[in-house]
Amino acid sequence: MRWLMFTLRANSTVQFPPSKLCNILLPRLSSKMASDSHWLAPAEREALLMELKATGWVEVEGRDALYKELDFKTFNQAFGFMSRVALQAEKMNHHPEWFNVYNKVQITLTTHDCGGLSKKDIKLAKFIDKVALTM
Ligand SMILES: C[C@H](O)[C@H](O)[C@H]1CNC2=NC(N)=NC(=O)C2=N1
Repeated sequence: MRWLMFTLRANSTVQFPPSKLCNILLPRLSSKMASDSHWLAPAEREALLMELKATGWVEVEGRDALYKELDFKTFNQAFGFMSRVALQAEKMNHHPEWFNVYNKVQITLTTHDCGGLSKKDIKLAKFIDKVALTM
Protein backbone atom coordinates (compact mmCIF):
# COMPACT_ATOMS: atom_id res chain seq x y z
CA MET A 1 0.00 0.00 0.00
CA ARG A 2 1.31 3.46 -0.95
CA TRP A 3 1.60 5.84 1.97
CA LEU A 4 1.43 9.61 1.83
CA MET A 5 4.23 11.18 3.81
CA PHE A 6 3.70 14.55 5.48
CA THR A 7 6.42 16.57 7.08
CA LEU A 8 4.84 18.63 9.85
CA ARG A 9 8.06 20.21 10.97
CA ALA A 10 11.77 19.63 10.74
CA ASN A 11 12.79 15.95 11.15
CA SER A 12 9.28 14.64 11.88
CA THR A 13 6.98 12.97 9.38
CA VAL A 14 3.48 11.64 9.68
CA GLN A 15 2.35 8.84 7.41
CA PHE A 16 -1.27 8.63 6.12
CA PRO A 17 -2.55 5.84 3.91
CA PRO A 18 -4.69 7.39 1.13
CA SER A 19 -7.86 5.93 2.66
CA LYS A 20 -7.19 7.76 5.95
CA LEU A 21 -6.49 11.01 4.12
CA CYS A 22 -10.01 10.89 2.71
CA ASN A 23 -11.34 10.60 6.25
CA ILE A 24 -9.54 13.83 7.04
CA LEU A 25 -10.32 15.83 3.91
CA LEU A 26 -13.77 14.62 2.87
CA PRO A 27 -15.69 15.81 5.96
CA ARG A 28 -14.41 19.32 5.24
CA LEU A 29 -15.45 19.11 1.61
CA SER A 30 -18.83 17.61 2.43
CA SER A 31 -19.44 20.17 5.18
CA LYS A 32 -18.67 22.98 2.69
CA MET A 33 -21.06 21.46 0.18
CA ALA A 34 -23.66 21.00 2.90
CA SER A 35 -23.26 24.58 4.14
CA ASP A 36 -23.86 25.92 0.62
CA SER A 37 -27.12 23.99 0.47
CA HIS A 38 -28.53 25.15 3.79
CA TRP A 39 -31.56 27.43 3.73
CA LEU A 40 -30.61 31.12 3.79
CA ALA A 41 -32.18 32.89 6.76
CA PRO A 42 -33.51 36.41 6.11
CA ALA A 43 -30.55 38.09 7.87
CA GLU A 44 -28.11 36.05 5.76
CA ARG A 45 -29.75 36.67 2.42
CA GLU A 46 -30.51 40.39 2.51
CA ALA A 47 -27.14 41.62 1.22
CA LEU A 48 -26.77 38.68 -1.15
CA LEU A 49 -30.15 39.31 -2.77
CA MET A 50 -29.60 43.07 -3.03
CA GLU A 51 -26.70 42.47 -5.41
CA LEU A 52 -28.75 40.09 -7.57
CA LYS A 53 -31.82 42.32 -7.62
CA ALA A 54 -29.60 45.03 -9.07
CA THR A 55 -28.98 42.80 -12.09
CA GLY A 56 -32.63 41.96 -12.67
CA TRP A 57 -33.33 38.98 -10.42
CA VAL A 58 -36.66 39.10 -8.59
CA GLU A 59 -38.11 37.05 -5.74
CA VAL A 60 -40.93 34.76 -6.83
CA GLU A 61 -44.33 35.54 -5.33
CA GLY A 62 -45.43 32.76 -2.98
CA ARG A 63 -42.23 30.73 -3.40
CA ASP A 64 -38.78 30.98 -1.88
CA ALA A 65 -37.06 31.29 -5.26
CA LEU A 66 -35.37 33.75 -7.62
CA TYR A 67 -36.49 34.49 -11.19
CA LYS A 68 -34.93 36.23 -14.15
CA GLU A 69 -35.83 36.47 -17.82
CA LEU A 70 -32.99 36.90 -20.32
CA ASP A 71 -33.37 37.99 -23.95
CA PHE A 72 -30.71 37.14 -26.52
CA LYS A 73 -30.27 38.21 -30.12
CA THR A 74 -30.89 34.74 -31.56
CA PHE A 75 -31.98 31.25 -30.57
CA ASN A 76 -28.40 30.05 -31.08
CA GLN A 77 -27.14 32.58 -28.55
CA ALA A 78 -29.86 31.58 -26.08
CA PHE A 79 -29.04 27.90 -26.52
CA GLY A 80 -25.31 28.55 -26.24
CA PHE A 81 -25.94 30.39 -22.99
CA MET A 82 -28.04 27.48 -21.70
CA SER A 83 -25.31 25.02 -22.64
CA ARG A 84 -22.72 26.90 -20.62
CA VAL A 85 -25.02 27.22 -17.63
CA ALA A 86 -25.93 23.53 -17.89
CA LEU A 87 -22.27 22.52 -17.61
CA GLN A 88 -21.86 24.70 -14.51
CA ALA A 89 -25.08 23.32 -13.03
CA GLU A 90 -23.74 19.78 -13.43
CA LYS A 91 -20.42 20.80 -11.91
CA MET A 92 -22.21 22.31 -8.90
CA ASN A 93 -24.84 19.56 -8.82
CA HIS A 94 -27.35 22.40 -8.66
CA HIS A 95 -29.82 22.79 -11.51
CA PRO A 96 -32.04 25.65 -12.68
CA GLU A 97 -35.72 25.40 -13.51
CA TRP A 98 -35.85 27.06 -16.89
CA PHE A 99 -37.95 27.57 -20.02
CA ASN A 100 -36.72 28.68 -23.44
CA VAL A 101 -38.71 30.07 -26.37
CA TYR A 102 -36.58 31.20 -29.30
CA ASN A 103 -34.29 33.97 -27.91
CA LYS A 104 -35.82 34.15 -24.43
CA VAL A 105 -34.73 32.12 -21.39
CA GLN A 106 -36.79 32.21 -18.20
CA ILE A 107 -34.87 30.95 -15.17
CA THR A 108 -36.06 30.10 -11.68
CA LEU A 109 -33.53 29.18 -9.00
CA THR A 110 -34.30 27.47 -5.73
CA THR A 111 -32.77 24.63 -3.71
CA HIS A 112 -35.11 21.66 -3.60
CA ASP A 113 -33.09 19.93 -0.88
CA CYS A 114 -33.76 22.73 1.63
CA GLY A 115 -37.09 23.94 0.23
CA GLY A 116 -35.92 27.44 -0.53
CA LEU A 117 -32.99 29.68 -1.35
CA SER A 118 -29.44 28.63 -0.46
CA LYS A 119 -25.95 29.91 -1.27
CA LYS A 120 -25.94 27.56 -4.26
CA ASP A 121 -28.72 29.62 -5.83
CA ILE A 122 -26.78 32.82 -5.24
CA LYS A 123 -23.63 31.28 -6.73
CA LEU A 124 -25.46 29.98 -9.81
CA ALA A 125 -27.28 33.30 -10.29
CA LYS A 126 -23.95 35.14 -10.27
CA PHE A 127 -22.55 32.67 -12.77
CA ILE A 128 -25.61 33.16 -14.99
CA ASP A 129 -25.14 36.92 -14.93
CA LYS A 130 -21.47 36.55 -15.76
CA VAL A 131 -22.13 34.27 -18.74
CA ALA A 132 -25.02 36.43 -20.01
CA LEU A 133 -22.65 39.39 -20.22
CA THR A 134 -20.33 37.48 -22.55
CA MET A 135 -23.03 36.47 -25.05
C1 LIG B 1 -29.62 13.87 -5.96
C2 LIG B 1 -29.07 15.20 -6.43
O1 LIG B 1 -27.76 15.39 -5.96
C3 LIG B 1 -29.90 16.33 -5.86
O2 LIG B 1 -31.24 16.14 -6.26
C4 LIG B 1 -29.44 17.72 -6.34
C5 LIG B 1 -29.49 17.88 -7.82
N1 LIG B 1 -29.72 19.25 -8.26
C6 LIG B 1 -30.36 20.14 -7.49
N2 LIG B 1 -30.77 21.34 -7.99
C7 LIG B 1 -31.47 22.20 -7.24
N3 LIG B 1 -31.85 23.39 -7.76
N4 LIG B 1 -31.76 21.92 -5.98
C8 LIG B 1 -31.42 20.78 -5.39
O3 LIG B 1 -31.71 20.57 -4.21
C9 LIG B 1 -30.66 19.81 -6.15
N5 LIG B 1 -30.26 18.67 -5.63
